[in-house]
Amino acid sequence: MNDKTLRLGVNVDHVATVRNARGGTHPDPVKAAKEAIAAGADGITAHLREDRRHIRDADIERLRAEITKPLNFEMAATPEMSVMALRVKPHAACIVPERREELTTEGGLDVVGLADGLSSFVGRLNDAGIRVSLFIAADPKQIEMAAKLKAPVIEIHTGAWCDAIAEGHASVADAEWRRIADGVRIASDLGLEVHAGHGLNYATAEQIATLPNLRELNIGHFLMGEALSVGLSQTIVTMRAAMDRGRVRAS
Ligand SMILES: CC(=O)[C@@H](O)[C@H](O)COP(=O)(O)O
Ligand SMILES: NCC(=O)COP(=O)(O)O
Repeated sequence: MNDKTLRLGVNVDHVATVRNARGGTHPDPVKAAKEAIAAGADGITAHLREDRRHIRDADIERLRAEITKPLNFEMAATPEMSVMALRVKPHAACIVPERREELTTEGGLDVVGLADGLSSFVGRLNDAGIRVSLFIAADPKQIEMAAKLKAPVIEIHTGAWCDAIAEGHASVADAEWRRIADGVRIASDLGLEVHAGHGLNYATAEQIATLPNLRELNIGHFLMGEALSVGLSQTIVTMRAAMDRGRVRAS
């Protein structure tokens, strides 16, 4: 891999959503993670929510023990999740905002407003050798604060852009796209490694892959939905091809 490589992180949360609908052990997010890796995923992402609506503690333990590619552990900035991260020691921890009543992660983490508490939180994870990422909006003030907090990585929340496209709001989508493109550039100039994710599909992944300073996309819900039609392996191969087309357009 060269330093311009765009990695694909596959989020397996919603395999666990289907499993939990009936209880039991099927389908298994760890099995899905292994299949995704065999098909070309560069890493696996899993979000242990406070309410354990999808991924559970045992899934994180098994992912850490059984997968052969880096685990990106998504977590809220709570004492409970800090203990879990420091015990399991994933390759990376992505700090995300969480509200129990939300359907999904609705916005970026307010690292400006939460800076005081986040400083020591990020420091403890950094000291443990875990690569910390902050899941934030593409807002210059948030990006600058992420750099001040000494997080080596940010992940830009792409949900508002993807929603605007899906809902046919072209002018909102254009404005969100410009915000993301500017945010990736600003963050990269500050020395941050830049990732992006939330709500991405084949078309939006291809477009965002044209931003040369992006290093990783984390994609879950769309992939698992597509997998119902064509299977997970084929879905990963098609997503990888979409990202590669974007990279070619960029060069
Ligand atoms: C933080 C994030 O973007 C992902 O974790 C994704 O949201 C999948 O989990 P949820 O759908 O539960 O938010
Ligand atoms: N951090 C974003 C992620 O892991 C996947 O989000 P989604 O594709 O499930 O919306």
